[in-house]
Amino acid sequence: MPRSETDLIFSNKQSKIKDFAFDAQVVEVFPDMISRSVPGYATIIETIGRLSQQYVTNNSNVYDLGCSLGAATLAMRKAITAKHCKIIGIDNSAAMVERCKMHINAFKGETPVEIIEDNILNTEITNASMAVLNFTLQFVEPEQRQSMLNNIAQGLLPGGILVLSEKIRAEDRTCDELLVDLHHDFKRANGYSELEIAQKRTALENVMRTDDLATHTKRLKQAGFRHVTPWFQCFNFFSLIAIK
Ligand SMILES: Nc1ncnc2c1ncn2[C@@H]1O[C@H](C[S@+](CC[C@H]([NH3+])C(=O)[O-])CC(=O)[O-])[C@@H](O)[C@H]1O
Ligand SMILES: O=C(O)C(=O)Cc1ccccc1
Repeated sequence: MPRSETDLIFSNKQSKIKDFAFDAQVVEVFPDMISRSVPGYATIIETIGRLSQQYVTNNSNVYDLGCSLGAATLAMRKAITAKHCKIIGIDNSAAMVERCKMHINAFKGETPVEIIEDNILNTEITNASMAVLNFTLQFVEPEQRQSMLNNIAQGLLPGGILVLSEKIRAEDRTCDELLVDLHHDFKRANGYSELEIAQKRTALENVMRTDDLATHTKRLKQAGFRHVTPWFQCFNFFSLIAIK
C-alpha cells in the first residue's frame, strides 16, 4: 500500500461529532489510519495472502467484501498460484472505489481484478473458493449480518474459506474494559491524542456495533460453515477462519 497522509481527522475539537463515514477525507489518510488503529493489521493482510495461495482453486472467484483501498486484494493477487481465477473487490464508498482502482492499476499481477461500487448486501456470490470480510461486517446493520453470511456460505464451493476479521466486544464487562484500554494505549503509542481517541470513539458509536466472539461463531455455524476458529487476537481485534 502506498504511503498516505497522516490521519489528523479528529485532532481538532469538534463542537458536534458527525457519524464516521468512509468519505474522501478518510480515503486520503486511510492507510495511515488503519495501520495506527488496528493492531495486527499488517499480519492479517499477510496471512490473507498466504491463505489465498492455499485455498484458491483453479477457475474460481475470490471476493474482497468491503475492499477499501484493496490491501487484501493486492495481497491475494500476489500470492494466488491457481489459474483462471478472478478477484472481485466490492465497496459502497465511491471515494474508496475510485482510489482503490488507482492502487490496483499501479501494480502488475496475473489474476484479473474487478473493483465494483456496490452494497455487499446486494452482491451475488458465485463459484467462490475464498471470501474476505476484513473489518467490514462490523459496519453492516446487526440484523443483516446473518443473511450476509448465509449468502457468502451458499456462494462458496465445498472446502471454500471465509476470513472474517472484526473488532469484538468481550462478554465479560471487566475484560472488555481492559481490552478497550489496551487498544487505546496502542493508539496513544501510535501518536493519537486523548482528544483524537475520544472523538473517534464517539463518531464510531452509531456506525460500528460490535458483537462478541460467541455471536460470531454461532452465526458462522448457522450459515453452514463446518469448521470455524479464531486464528488471531490482539486486544479486542480478532480474525476468524470459516471453512465450508
Ligand atoms: N454495506 C457495505 N457494502 C460495501 N462496503 C461496505 C459496506 N459497509 C461498509 N463498507 C466498506 O467497508 C470498509 C471497511 S474498512 C475495510 C478494510 C479493508 N477490508 C482492508 O483490508 O483494508 C474497515 C475499517 O476501516 O475499520 C469501508 O471501505 C466501507 O466503505
Ligand atoms: O480506530 C478505531 O478505534 C477502530 O476501532 C478501528 C477503525 C479503523 C479505521 C476506521 C474505523 C475504525
